[in-house]
Amino acid sequence: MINLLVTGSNGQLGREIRDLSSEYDSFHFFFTDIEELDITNKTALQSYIEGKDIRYLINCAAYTNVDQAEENEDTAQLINAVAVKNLAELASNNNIIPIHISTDYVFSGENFKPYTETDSTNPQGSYGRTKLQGEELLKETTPNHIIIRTSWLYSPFGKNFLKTMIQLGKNKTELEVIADQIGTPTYAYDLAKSILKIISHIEKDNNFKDYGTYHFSNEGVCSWYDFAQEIQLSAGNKCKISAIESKDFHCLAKRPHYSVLNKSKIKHIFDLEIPHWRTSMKHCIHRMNN
Ligand SMILES: NC(=O)C1=CN([C@@H]2O[C@H](COP(=O)(O)OP(=O)(O)OC[C@H]3O[C@@H](n4cnc5c(N)ncnc54)[C@H](OP(=O)(O)O)[C@@H]3O)[C@@H](O)[C@H]2O)C=CC1
Ligand SMILES: Cc1cn([C@H]2C[C@H](O)[C@@H](COP(=O)(O)OP(=O)(O)O[C@H]3O[C@@H](C)C(=O)[C@@H](O)[C@H]3O)O2)c(=O)[nH]c1=O
Repeated sequence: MINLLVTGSNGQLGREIRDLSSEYDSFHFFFTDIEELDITNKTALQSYIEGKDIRYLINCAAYTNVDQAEENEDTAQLINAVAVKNLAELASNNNIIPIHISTDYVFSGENFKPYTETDSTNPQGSYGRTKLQGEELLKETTPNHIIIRTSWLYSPFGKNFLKTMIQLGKNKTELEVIADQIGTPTYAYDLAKSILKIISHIEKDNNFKDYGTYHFSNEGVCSWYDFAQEIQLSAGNKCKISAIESKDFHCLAKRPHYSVLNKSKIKHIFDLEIPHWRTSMKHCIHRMNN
């Protein structure tokens, strides 16, 4: 049996891993969220794992409110960076492989082609800055790690753009949505499946050496405006979507204009097949309706 600790498991990604866990007979999961295990508490982390022989730690815990992070950078930094250092030390001292999730918002958005793992980072806001610090602390603390940067995550759980759009679309006749931010939506279910496949791959390969940073999203490219339109269509809402520019939408945090991720590395190393974002979006809405 391989023991896995999942932190932040009441969030979008954690809930999807929970739902898939019964399909993995050889994995034993310890699902935790802040009430059971606060990742900012170093002592609690060490005592939680005592006697559990944890082999992998999937960190789904994060401070994910992008706008609020502008006003609460200290809290965002504590959860997205300082606590990641705690997890990295825990992993390093206990022979645990950490699988940590990061974001497309570590990039400036000035690229004109999909970002690779080696492209320079330059976050535009507090959330991206603290997530980048977390990546750096993990890298310098434990070499045997996997960092997966993903983008525009949604699921039937928690708070996300897809659920916001379905809700607003039911009650409004028109919505204005930004068309000059380009990226790729990621269905948390597809990411969760891939994470579990990556762990299975590492377990099978006695000589696994490909630790490091990877990019994952669904296939395809769109703007928030395109995504919103497809969501309304698939959800059967009649709401009209109008395209606006970022400068005309009031919010606290600056977001990248372009944050498409190049997924060649993760697909090649772990032999992953990734669905197109439209296919996955329909799967998610279907699940929500049933
Ligand atoms: N959401 C997105 O669009 C994207 C997310 N990501 C990254 O993917 C990962 C998963 O995101 P997602 O599932 O959306 O996140 P969510 O915000 O849905 O879930 C995060 C979970 O972590 C919990 N948490 C917060 N602080 C702590 C703590 N100190 N100790 C333990 N748990 C804590 C939260 O609890 P509570 O709700 O009580 O705060 C919540 O249950 C994160 O690393 C995120 O940065 C990357 C790209 C896009
Ligand atoms: C609700 C709404 C949002 N928008 C815009 C604002 C923003 O630029 C974009 C997305 O808004 P949201 O606030 O839902 O998403 P945001 O918080 O920017 O989502 C980000 O979350 C973090 C955690 C990540 O890591 C990123 O990958 C990304 O998914 O849509 C509109 O244009 N019209 C609207 O009615």
